[in-house]
Amino acid sequence: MTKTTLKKILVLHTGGTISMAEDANGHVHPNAENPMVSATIPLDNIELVTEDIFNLPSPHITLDHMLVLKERLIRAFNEESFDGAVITHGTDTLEETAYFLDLTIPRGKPIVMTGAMRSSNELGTDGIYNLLSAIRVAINNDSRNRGVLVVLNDEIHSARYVTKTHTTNISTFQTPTHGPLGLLTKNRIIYFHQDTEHQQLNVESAKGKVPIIKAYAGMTGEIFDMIDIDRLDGLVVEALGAGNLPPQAYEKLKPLLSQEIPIVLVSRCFNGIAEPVYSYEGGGQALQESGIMFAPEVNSQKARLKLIIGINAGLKLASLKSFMEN
Ligand SMILES: NC(=O)C[C@H](N)C(=O)O
Repeated sequence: MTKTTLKKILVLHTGGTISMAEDANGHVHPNAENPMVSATIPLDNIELVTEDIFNLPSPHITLDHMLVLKERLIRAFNEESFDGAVITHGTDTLEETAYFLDLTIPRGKPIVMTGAMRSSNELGTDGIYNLLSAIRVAINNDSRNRGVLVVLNDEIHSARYVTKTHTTNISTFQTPTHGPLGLLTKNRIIYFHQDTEHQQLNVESAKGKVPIIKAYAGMTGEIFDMIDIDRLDGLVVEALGAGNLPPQAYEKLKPLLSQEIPIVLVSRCFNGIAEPVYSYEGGGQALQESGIMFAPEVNSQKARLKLIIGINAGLKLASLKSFMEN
């Protein structure tokens, strides 16, 4: 008979729809008592330690909350011998917290994030099922060294690529271009892909003014004139296609580049990888040659977090560029 060892898992509740309930008017809001705390999890050989670290809708989550989560997880693994951690979180900004933790905590023990699209007392609520799935993934030995994982609706996604794609559907979390890392079946956890390693930086702060600006047809770039360059720490531009800008918008970025403000480019396309392809005016080749950094496989909200982490780690332009481009 094989002996199964007891796994000690830390469950951190942060709020979101998974912790909310619907009232008689159909309005969904947070509760004083988090219904997930009393949820029955039908799994053997686990010791669950549950903490209500926050009780916030995820649009209220800031980078300071992410830093608190990071510190709590590092302590849990280094000093309290936890074998893994599960975080419940609102879905609106779940991908950002997941990526922040992925970039700041060294890989090793599983960290799994989950949430719900239907609150705790709604018909067809997905909260407890997703929590159970996340715990199953966290206790699975194959989940080690994969970075932060996002588990909802029987799918396992990597923090770097996953994104919320639908306002209400329970299959909202998708990984464009690559597809999920793995799946949960009734009895198994199956991984199909291995996410590639990337550099982690254990920052103590996450400060900085880094807006995101989206490109569009006919963009003249006047928006860049409205930015107070002296207060700006960096900029993320959601460019067109493979990574191109209308010529007038590109012109307006030149003064920022000459002041050594880091500018990071991502594509506004849902699928694919941003790279310098075109040599016409405003094309990706010219943008890269002028010093704009390409963040090839992340969306703008994740590129922004990565840039803030790089800046707070004290990276100067050349090392910031290699951090952002890998
Ligand atoms: N499904 C959800 O959790 C959405 C909610 N607005 C939140 O992110 O807190």
